This record gives sequence, structure tokens and C-alpha cells, in this order.
Amino acid sequence: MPFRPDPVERRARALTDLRLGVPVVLGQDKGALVLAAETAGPDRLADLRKMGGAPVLAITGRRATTLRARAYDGDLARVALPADADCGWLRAVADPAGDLNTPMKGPLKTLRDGSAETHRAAIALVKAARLLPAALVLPLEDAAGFAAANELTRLDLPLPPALTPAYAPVAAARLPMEAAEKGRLHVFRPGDGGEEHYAVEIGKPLRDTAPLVRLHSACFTGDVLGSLKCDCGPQLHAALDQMGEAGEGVLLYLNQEGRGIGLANKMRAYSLQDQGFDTVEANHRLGFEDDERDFRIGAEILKRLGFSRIRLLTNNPNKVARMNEAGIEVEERVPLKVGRGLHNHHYLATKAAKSGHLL
Ligand SMILES: Nc1nc2c(ncn2[C@@H]2O[C@H](COP(=O)(O)OP(=O)(O)OP(=O)(O)O)[C@@H](O)[C@H]2O)c(=O)[nH]1
Ligand SMILES: [Zn+2]
Repeated sequence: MPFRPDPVERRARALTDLRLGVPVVLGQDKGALVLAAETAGPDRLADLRKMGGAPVLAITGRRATTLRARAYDGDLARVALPADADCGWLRAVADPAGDLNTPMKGPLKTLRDGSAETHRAAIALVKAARLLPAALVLPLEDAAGFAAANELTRLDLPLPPALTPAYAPVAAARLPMEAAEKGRLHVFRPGDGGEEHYAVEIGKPLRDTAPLVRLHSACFTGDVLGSLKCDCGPQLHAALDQMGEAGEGVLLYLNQEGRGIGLANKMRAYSLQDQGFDTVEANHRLGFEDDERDFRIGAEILKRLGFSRIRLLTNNPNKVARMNEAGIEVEERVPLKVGRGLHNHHYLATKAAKSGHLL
């Protein structure tokens, strides 16, 4: 069938379905029906219950620790769905926002026997869809037949590793800016239906030199609203100013809001920070790693623009290591220390203590 979507396209569809609250099917013969805990609605939950079987809510090991549930699978726990559990229960188990007000969700019965591979794949998918990392999983005997009968998106197991897609330049135009009149904005689109990212080229750096480069991760609160909780806004503007003064440089604006967890999850993390957790603890309580960004994207876009050597503006040694690994040689790390104040002092100290940033 010539028009049949390939595995990468089916994965993109599956992510959209999960965000919509539509279930997806994993596996060919024996497989599973998967619904994201965050978007599961009462009708679909009722339909799922009508199918019988033993639905399970898969949560991360980190979330299980917070809920004092035994995570026999290590990085995840399979919580048996109680007979009276509704969508509110699903969300309360998935989302730590209400933990202080409603600490008791249990007792939670977690499974010990059997394989957790399908559940691990389900969590990886909801995470990739930037939803809370919790998924309802119902085993199916004939996964392919069920998907076809219900017009659901189906993915084969094991899921292929999430590769960095190719990035194609889609449009570029002159963009004079306050910081640099000779600016040009390039938009790059990935081949996997994911987020577009932008490259701001200042001047016309020669491709065989090592220009000043900043990999900036989107921060709506800092970049646009001038939030005092982080240093992103001042870093963005200082980087552009520095490139403007030098007459050339490249700023990549990567749409990896909240270190890759998305704005909704970042706001959940901020609520937890208001309850006393630091930036790393808040990510962990939500079930995410400290940093979920894929910096290979930045390297791909730099290569597309024709660069292989850079001078990187950053205080994050991890960014330098990831660039070198991805084939972009970082000739020099140029520190970028601006925007430090009363409100973000603790945030920056935590990044230095726990994530290896240089103060
Ligand atoms: N999850 C989460 N993300 C945050 C928080 N505060 C800021 N961010 C995000 O962190 C990212 C900022 O990272 P960057 O400034 O690009 O990079 P960095 O790792 O701090 O390293 P530098 O290059 O030294 O700035 C943005 O995507 C912000 O949205 C927070 O408390 N929680
Ligand atoms: Zn920020």
C-alpha cells in the first residue's frame, strides 16, 4: 500500500492520539491498549473497563517512590487499577500537584510478575507526547485485529529507539534586530512531525571558521515574560548582544521548553517548587529526569547550516560534551553569566550543585 504511513509517521500520530485522549495499540499479536493517564476521559475509561481483563496504571519508579508504592520493575511500577478508580484517581496518581493536600492515594497494589516491557514503551510514548509520565495499559490478545477494528493507531514492539530526525530548512528571511541589524531567521522542520526549531544567524559567519554559538532552550516565562525565577531572558539578550558586537554568530532557539518537559509540566514543577522542592527534585517528583533535552538537535541544525566547529556560549559543561559527541567540535566554551538576582539565586545554586553548571 503506497500511502501507508511508515513507523516514524505512525509514531507521530500515536503521540497526537495520546494527547487527544485517544488510545493507541502496541504490539502485533499479544499487545496492549494504551491511554495516557493525563488525558483519559470518563467515556474511554468506561469502554476500557467493559473489555474486562486487568488494566494497569504504569508510573515511573521515581513517582512510585513518592507514592510509597513498590516498584518491582525498577524504573517503573505497574499499579493494578482499583475497581472504583475514576479519571480523578488516575490524575491524582499521575500528578504530584495535589500530593500535599491529598497525600493518601493508596494503598497501591503493584505487580511483580510478568514482563514490564509494554508498560515501559507506554511510558516512553506519553513522555514523548509531553504528558505526565503515567499510562493506563490493558493487555490485548490480538492487538493488530483490535486496532484495525477500532481504527486506532498501532505501533510494533519493541519501539524503535527515538532517533534524532533529519531537519530540513523550510524558510529563511532577513530579520534586523535591536542587537544586530544584520540578522537572518531560519526555520527548521523535523521529519518526524515534532517541534520546529529556529536558527538566528547574525552577520555571515564563514562556514570554515568557529563562530560564537548559543544553544538557547525556549523559556516562555523567562524569554517573553521576564520571569525572575531563571536567567533565560537576560542570557538570550546578552547572547544576541555579544553576537551583534562581534558582527557574527548563530543563536539556535530550540523549542525544548522546561528542559524538554513542555510548559505545562514546567508549571507543574513550579507549583512543586512553591511547596519547597528545588528545580531537580520537582522534575523527579513529576517522573522526569533533571534534563530531558536532546542536544543532538542543535548539532544537526548546525551541520545543516554548514558548521562543524563552534565557540559555545554556555555555563553547562554537559552541552559542550553533547556537541562534541554529536560531531560539532567545541573549540572554546565562552561563559554567559548574566541575570543573576534574588529570586533565581537558589535555582542557579541547585543547577551548579546537582547538574554540573559552572557558577
Ligand atoms: N523543568 C524545568 N525547566 C526549567 C526551570 N527553569 C528553567 N527551565 C528551563 O531550562 C531551560 C534553560 O536552559 P538553558 O539556559 O538553555 O541551558 P542551561 O542548561 O541552563 O545552560 P546554559 O547554557 O549555561 O544557560 C529552558 O528550557 C527553561 O524553560 C525549572 O525550574 N524546571
Ligand atoms: Zn527560564
